[in-house]
Amino acid sequence: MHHDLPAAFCQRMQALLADEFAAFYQSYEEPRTYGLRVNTLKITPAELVSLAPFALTPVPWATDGFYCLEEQRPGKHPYHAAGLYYIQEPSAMAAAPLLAPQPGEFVLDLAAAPGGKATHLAAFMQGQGLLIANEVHPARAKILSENIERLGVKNCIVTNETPPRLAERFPAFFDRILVDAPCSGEGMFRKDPAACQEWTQDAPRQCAARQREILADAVRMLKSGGWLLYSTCTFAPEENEEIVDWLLAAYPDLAVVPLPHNHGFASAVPAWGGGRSDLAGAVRLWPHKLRGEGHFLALLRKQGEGKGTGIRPGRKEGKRRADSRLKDYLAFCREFFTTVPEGDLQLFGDHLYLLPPGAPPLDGLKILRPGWHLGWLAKNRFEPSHALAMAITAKDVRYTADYSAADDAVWRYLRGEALPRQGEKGWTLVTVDGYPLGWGKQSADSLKNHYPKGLRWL
Ligand SMILES: C[S@@+](CC[C@H](N)C(=O)[O-])C[C@H]1O[C@@H](n2cnc3c(N)ncnc32)[C@H](O)[C@@H]1O
Repeated sequence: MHHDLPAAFCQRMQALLADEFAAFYQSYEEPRTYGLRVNTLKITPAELVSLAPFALTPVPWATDGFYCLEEQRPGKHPYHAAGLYYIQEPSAMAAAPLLAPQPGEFVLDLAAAPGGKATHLAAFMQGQGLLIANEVHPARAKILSENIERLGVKNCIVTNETPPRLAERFPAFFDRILVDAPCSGEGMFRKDPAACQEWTQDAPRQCAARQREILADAVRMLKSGGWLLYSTCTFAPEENEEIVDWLLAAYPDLAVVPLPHNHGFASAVPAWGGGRSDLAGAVRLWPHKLRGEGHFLALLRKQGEGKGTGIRPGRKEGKRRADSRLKDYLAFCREFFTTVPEGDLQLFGDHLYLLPPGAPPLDGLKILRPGWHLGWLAKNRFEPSHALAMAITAKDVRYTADYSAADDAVWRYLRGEALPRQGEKGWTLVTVDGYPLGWGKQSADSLKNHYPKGLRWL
């Protein structure tokens, strides 16, 4: 047996895969696959390919996905700080295109941290509609929120809640829900040796129990006519075919939507989940059949004519009261913006947000961001947030300081240094090859650094 893989895992996979096991096992001798996904909210794939100094090869199942070389360190490049792409395992890039959320819809990612798939869903939504990205673990929710911010997602509410508490608040509310479930992570063994060590023979059964609980809440939140995508990065049938079999038995109004078998996607195996033939509509991405670490994906649809019984859009009073406090923000816009962000402004304490249209009342829920964070009202002035810089373009502001990625000034900016520079006084958008990195504030002969302290490169 391969020296790193758990023996019980190999025995089970051998029993399941029979003749195919040798190829599966051999795949563990290969290096892991590594990829980045272009953030189409900011740049097109073609533009990134011509701009970035990385070797990029297309991922067949994601028009915005590319294989790249870890040693070229794309995660340590200023374009990463600019949110032009997200480092993502290639098979994980299959999820969002299969759920395919549309601009204007209400979409939930129930287990969203660190945000690879949520930011991909956001790209499909093109800034229109409502995305709720939820993560139950507080520290992971914070990372999720930072990634939502870096990628310039404006129409996303980031919550830190348990699925039951969300289900209570949002019955039959969402058009599409992604449940990228916590799983035994067998598809992570090549990527992350720790996943190998943490695995136990009981993990799949324990994970399956939790997956059923999470899915029960997800189904409650799905509109009739809505779509639910269930995914894992593990191979255990208990967490894959058996879960779908359980879903179909527990919720007769759910049906499998067959997924296409192109790009080397294999059919799920009905015999591994009780035998019903519609399980074959789910797909398995195997590391020995395509270039990816492995995934299971099942798309389900709730029958019905697509009418939500959910909470109607709209929220409580509060905007009018806030209006008189907005004068400093409006003055900031007049002075520094050419295009003023449009939408529903709302103050939470001193912090100003632009809420996604149709955003529901959120009182009582743990919220990391209720929408697009524009900034905060200090005494007699408005301070723009990093999230504001990350979701606008250079054209939207009067003053920009642009540097090329090769210029040392970019790296000094990202380390938090002030840059010697002359220009119009005030808030200045620092850009790398035209793409926003954050704020600076111009004084007589220097650009003061407003790159967030927590993000600075040490
Ligand atoms: C596979 S990861 C999600 C990865 C994410 N979708 C992405 O693409 O970046 C599963 C997440 O579920 C969270 N989780 C753990 N237990 C949970 C529970 N009971 N309910 C909801 N989420 C849970 C984990 O903290 C983890 O962040």
